[in-house]
Amino acid sequence: MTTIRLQNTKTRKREDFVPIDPQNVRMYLCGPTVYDRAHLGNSRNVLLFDVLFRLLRHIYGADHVTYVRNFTDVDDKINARAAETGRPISDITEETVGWYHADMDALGAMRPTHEPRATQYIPQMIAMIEDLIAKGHAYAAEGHALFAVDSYADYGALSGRSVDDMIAGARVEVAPYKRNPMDFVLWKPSGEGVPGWDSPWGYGRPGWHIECSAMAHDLLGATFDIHGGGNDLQFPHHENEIAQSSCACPEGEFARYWIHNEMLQVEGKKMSKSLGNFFTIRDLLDQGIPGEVIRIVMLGTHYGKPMDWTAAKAAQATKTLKAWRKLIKGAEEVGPDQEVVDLLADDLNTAGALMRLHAMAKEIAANPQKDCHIEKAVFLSSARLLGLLTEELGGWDAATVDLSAFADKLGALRAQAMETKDFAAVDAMKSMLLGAGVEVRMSKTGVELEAGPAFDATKLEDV
Ligand SMILES: Nc1ncnc2c1ncn2[C@@H]1O[C@H](COP(=O)(O)OP(=O)(O)OP(=O)(O)O)[C@@H](O)[C@H]1O
Ligand SMILES: [Zn+2]
Repeated sequence: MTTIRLQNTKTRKREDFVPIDPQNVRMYLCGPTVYDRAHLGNSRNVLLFDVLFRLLRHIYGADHVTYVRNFTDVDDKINARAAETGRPISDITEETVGWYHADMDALGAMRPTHEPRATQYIPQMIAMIEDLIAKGHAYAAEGHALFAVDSYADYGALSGRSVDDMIAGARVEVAPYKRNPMDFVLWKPSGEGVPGWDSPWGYGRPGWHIECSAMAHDLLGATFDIHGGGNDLQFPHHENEIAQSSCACPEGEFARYWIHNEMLQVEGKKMSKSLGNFFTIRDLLDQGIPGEVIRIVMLGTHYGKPMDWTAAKAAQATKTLKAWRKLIKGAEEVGPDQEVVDLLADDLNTAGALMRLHAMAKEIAANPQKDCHIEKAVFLSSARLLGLLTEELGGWDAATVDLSAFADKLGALRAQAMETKDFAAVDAMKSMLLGAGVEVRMSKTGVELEAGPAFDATKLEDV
């Protein structure tokens, strides 16, 4: 059996992955706060965990992996969006969950086993907070419940920082009801117009961190295998999750392996909603870029390295996938190439696995006279382990956009120009099409248009 090795943030070492229970490998990924469209950066760990999910299912069996990714549907950012727009909170969260599913489906990400919503786990959160208070790790003050950071000696171990360093680096909210400025909110009071639930500390709502601890505990138990998120969540979110869960369940270990992805950047800075330097997955899809192209670009850089999105990468990926899809016509799955499996098992080396796929494709293409039946089947199975060349993502290479109206129009303009000998309108339309990355072929028999690798539907002008 293949052994997976993972770079574990907790130990700062690359370790052999040994599941607690090979019959039920369990992992948790911090999901989105649902008030807006997901930006491209948000897809990075979704795609990484999707590949990990597929790899674990391949190694341990499809029914032996439990993957949980939550929706944070109670949060001050959601309340603010509702106040701005005058819309009910539930409309906003429902709509955003629908968008999220549509966008991640378009990238070929499998749905996790469970997608818990925070608002459905309020009783479990209240129970965990009560337990933390009973054990002396938390306290109630002025309608709040707070975690007492100095009650947990290992606080900061994940990021390897001292509490003093963390105070210096973080925007710690000083509040009169806190015993220590580092103490963080488990529960806070809700005023009018803000969602709330009755609790032993009054009418209120949970803090963000307790949500993940309560949902992970309920669905995965006191000890589970893998926990992930972006490295921007290491502190404070993951430190706080660890503190809460370890103190509430000292018999458990919470998560054994922690995986943190680096950021998708824009001009050297993290792409983020707060910085406003983002574009959404939907923006790219609406430009006519297929989800499969986005997926292969995102998997083209190891998750531990920062990366950029560029149009050149997308154009190259389009060419590659078109060629690969042609190559596998009629092929059926047999099982993946062991080298691809080994590369993915080596700390999810998706970039290396793609290189191997390129080499395999090259070899098949170099032997056009040979049938390559088995080679094609192995190639297809290997690509599918990365969620590529799947049926769900198929079909885009044939006709991403319907260019027939443009072809008809150009044909008509040309016929007219043949009579008038004025080709200005034909030239203008041709240069508009070329500018949008359309390949134009005009022959005696007609006009043929095809979206080229640099195709950009937004540059097409109406005719
Ligand atoms: N630029 C990015 N690259 C990779 N992952 C990211 C990026 N931005 C956010 N993430 C990850 O996406 C998930 C959801 O993050 P979140 O909703 O906080 O997005 P955000 O853009 O950082 O929002 P905000 O700026 O409002 O905090 C988290 O796992 C986070 O680590
Ligand atoms: Zn979380």
